[in-house]
Amino acid sequence: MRRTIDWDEDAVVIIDQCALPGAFSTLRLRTVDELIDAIRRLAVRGAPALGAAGALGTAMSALRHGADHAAVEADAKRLAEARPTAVNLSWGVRRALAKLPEGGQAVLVEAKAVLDEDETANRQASARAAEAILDRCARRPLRLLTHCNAGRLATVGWGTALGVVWHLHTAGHVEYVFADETRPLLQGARLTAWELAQAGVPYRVLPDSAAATAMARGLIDCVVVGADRIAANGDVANKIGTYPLALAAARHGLPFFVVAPESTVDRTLPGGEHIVIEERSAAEVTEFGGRRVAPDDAAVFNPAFDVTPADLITAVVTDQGILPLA
Ligand SMILES: CSC[C@H]1O[C@H](OP(=O)(O)O)[C@H](O)[C@@H]1O
Repeated sequence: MRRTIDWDEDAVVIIDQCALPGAFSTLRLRTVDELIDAIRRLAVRGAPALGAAGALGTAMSALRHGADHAAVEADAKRLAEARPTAVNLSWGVRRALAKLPEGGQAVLVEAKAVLDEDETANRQASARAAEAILDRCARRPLRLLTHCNAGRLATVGWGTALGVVWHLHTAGHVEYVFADETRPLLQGARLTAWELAQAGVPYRVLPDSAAATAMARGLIDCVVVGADRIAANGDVANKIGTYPLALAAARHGLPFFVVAPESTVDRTLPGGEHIVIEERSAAEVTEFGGRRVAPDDAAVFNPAFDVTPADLITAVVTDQGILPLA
């Protein structure tokens, strides 16, 4: 299966996630500016995929600028700052940049290693989480709810929360997946639904605001989501709407699992209150399908992520293990 993001000759090649689900197409990005634009438009998105983008973009700059390390470092800074919340982006940049003294090819080799490691880490994390969910939930088959897109499209390959679904579905343990549409950019309706359909997993798309009612009606056994930055105490930044899901899951006594590669854990931050939350444009809220749906002068609150406190999370599962929560 094609990687979500990869290196080809002299360019970064991505699946164009803005075109899905209507069209499956790729974009060939030859400059750091083109890559930063694709990151900001969410043509490439998802914490692990952004880690790969940061590493590959740094390699692209190092190969172009050679001994002009100041130019490479300037590009690396712009890449790391393209989106602030997912720690993986700056992590990928730093990891590739560390090889700059050894030359551009060494930077590229390190960036490619980031890609190779990501799918392995996601398979390990999601397999561990699938076992933990089977241990925690007695009902078979399982009825899962997820938010946003934490599938292969959010990673180099396989996925995190949807990686759990692939493991459980293959073993015959999935009755269906409820996929939050995930306003305002609809990663759930557009991308998670597309991945589930491709995999032949029974699913239903729902408005984010219907998730608590699905739980109240006894339609859900477990919530499983991805993450963009995990603080040292287990607080988790993830797509806006995750925190209310955790509140509803707690109210209904449902397990709430977070799955991520270790590269998403940021131990420099003691708690979630220190995580920078990306604020995105008003147009994402006041427009829908290219049409205005709010008054011209409507003020908007559009944080792209929220923080779920560790005490609302059953387990944060990575490829390295299950994080001890506060
Ligand atoms: C497997 S990380 C996926 C994570 O990233 C998404 O954010 P965005 O679509 O803005 O890049 C969302 O928070 C997902 O849970």
